[in-house]
Amino acid sequence: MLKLQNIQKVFNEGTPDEKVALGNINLHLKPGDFVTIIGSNGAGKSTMMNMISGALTPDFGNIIIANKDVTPLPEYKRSQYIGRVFQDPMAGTAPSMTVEENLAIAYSRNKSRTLRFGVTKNRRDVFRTALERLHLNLENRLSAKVGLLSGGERQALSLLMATFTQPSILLLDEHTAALDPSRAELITQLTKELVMQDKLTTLMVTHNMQQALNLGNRLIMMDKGQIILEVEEARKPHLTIPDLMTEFERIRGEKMASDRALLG
Ligand SMILES: Nc1ncnc2c1ncn2[C@@H]1O[C@H](COP(=O)(O)OP(=O)(O)OP(=O)(O)O)[C@@H](O)[C@H]1O
Repeated sequence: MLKLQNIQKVFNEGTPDEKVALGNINLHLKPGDFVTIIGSNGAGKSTMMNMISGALTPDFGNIIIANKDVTPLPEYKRSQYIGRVFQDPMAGTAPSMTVEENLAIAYSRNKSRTLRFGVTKNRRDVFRTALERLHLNLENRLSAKVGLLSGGERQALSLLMATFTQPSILLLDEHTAALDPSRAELITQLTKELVMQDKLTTLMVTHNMQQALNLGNRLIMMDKGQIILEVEEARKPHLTIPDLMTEFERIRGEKMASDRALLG
């Protein structure tokens, strides 16, 4: 479903500020894979997500989504294949618009490919049914302005909007990091439910190692622009945080330095 082939990205090449953000990244996600990504600060996680979404172009390499080479496609053209939720609950929704209007935008992004409103079910019914999946009673608040929702409600709506049209790839970019622990837990649970029920192929960046272990069927660890560890489906359920620390030390020959990763 997603193939990253020899992806490289260097910022400020040929200057004293030159930075190899992604070395030579290769990654293959099968349909329905849910891969969690951990890594130290500056490891290249956001650069990789931006490369997949089309916000950044690789210097070298190819990005294949659903058997289509999307490397030359700009971000707006790739959005039909991709749903994305950012860390900031404000980023995924339009605050001055209502819940219904926001969902209509999400719907129109991809109407050619998936959802079609049947003759018997009107658009509002479809939105209500979708919102019921969040268990937040938003189905009865279709006319509420999104700016008035709590951070957790907004992030839940962002998640629903990103998954509404069954994207080929779902990108979750530390999407629970800005929430308090109870709301983060709510969004984590919703993520699990929506991804599993819809069998979405998903990549999730998190600084929270426990969350990376709890969610998904595969895990990758990045450091200094490289994928340094890939944990496959059979091994992941047995892995612990100390295992991850030991693996990092074994591969890199030094202790992992990210306190955020440990404390998350
Ligand atoms: N636009 C840019 N210009 C120059 N350097 C950049 C740019 N974007 C990222 N970098 C550098 O590339 C490297 C990878 O950054 P990236 O943001 O992908 O890391 P990350 O793993 O997401 O880190 P964090 O967990 O701290 O968000 C870092 O050294 C960063 O400073």
